[in-house]
Amino acid sequence: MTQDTIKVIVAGPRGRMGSEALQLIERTDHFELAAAIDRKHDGERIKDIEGLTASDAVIYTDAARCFAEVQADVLIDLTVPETGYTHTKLAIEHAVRPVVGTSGFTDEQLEELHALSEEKGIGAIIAPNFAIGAVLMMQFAKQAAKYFPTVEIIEKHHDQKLDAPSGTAVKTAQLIQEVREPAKQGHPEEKETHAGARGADFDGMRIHSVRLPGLVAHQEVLFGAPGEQFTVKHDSFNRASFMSGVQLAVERVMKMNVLAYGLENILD
Ligand SMILES: NC(=O)C1=CN([C@@H]2O[C@H](COP(=O)(O)OP(=O)(O)OC[C@H]3O[C@@H](n4cnc5c(N)ncnc54)[C@H](O)[C@@H]3O)[C@@H](O)[C@H]2O)C=CC1
Ligand SMILES: O=C(O)C1=N[C@H](C(=O)O)C[C@H](O)C1
Repeated sequence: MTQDTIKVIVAGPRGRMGSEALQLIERTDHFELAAAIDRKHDGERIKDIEGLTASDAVIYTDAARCFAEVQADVLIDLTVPETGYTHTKLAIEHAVRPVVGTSGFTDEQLEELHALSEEKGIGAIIAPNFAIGAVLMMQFAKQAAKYFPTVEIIEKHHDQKLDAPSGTAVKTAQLIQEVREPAKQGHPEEKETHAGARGADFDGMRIHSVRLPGLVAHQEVLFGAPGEQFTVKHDSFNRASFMSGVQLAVERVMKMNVLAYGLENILD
């Protein structure tokens, strides 16, 4: 049986993730690039930009105009937090289903987008991490936290990343929060002699963000108890690692009518 073609708009096509998403669309028979949203190159075609794919799709710098003029099923947004939020809202308002990888949305923004998608009956997926292994790492961390409530999260990324902590680290802490009572960790009287030494405080858990050239996306969740340590760890060595999750999200969002936050919500 042949699958219906899914027409996709990509926001951020020249980025590290956006260019990988263009390749995913090019090699997937039932995906078609409908348009792209970029900061530059208004009116040019994707195939005219060096290093991108051979698609004829037109680039828009005005997202509202893109959604008004282009007939599309799905938006893949891989940009920066404020822009990604605006694009997601616009997409839902135009009945285009967003698949969002952009990290750094606030809790208020997530709540607002959830309410909007519910009101319009338009499915959406916001996934802090599209790598299947990272989703498993987060789920195992949640499971472990039931038995090991003393937790430190260490996330490591390339030094071009804008947001800290990473979306994945925040989502991990939120999942752990579902099974762990808030509790301050470390010595009750500990003092930082250098600000930030103990990392970000999330319900008393600590999140540490490392930024170094050469890294892609890595996270360890360390659980400590007297006499033992349990660690859950995931590494993305390249951005192809995220693409099976992006493909799955584009396919699944077509059958959804409300926003899901986290890829775990659509995995079987
Ligand atoms: N959910 C996931 O699995 C993953 C999420 N990410 C997230 O995806 C986002 C993009 O990451 P990268 O590709 O590494 O960043 P990048 O910096 O390589 O790409 C971002 C792109 O957004 C574009 N952009 C910025 N403002 C724009 C605007 N107003 N309109 C249109 N395009 C605009 C930039 O020109 C750039 O090409 C980040 O938020 C990152 O945290 C990254 C990797 C995996
Ligand atoms: O910016 C990145 O690179 C990544 N961002 C996402 C995050 O903030 O968690 C996902 C992955 O870690 C790569």
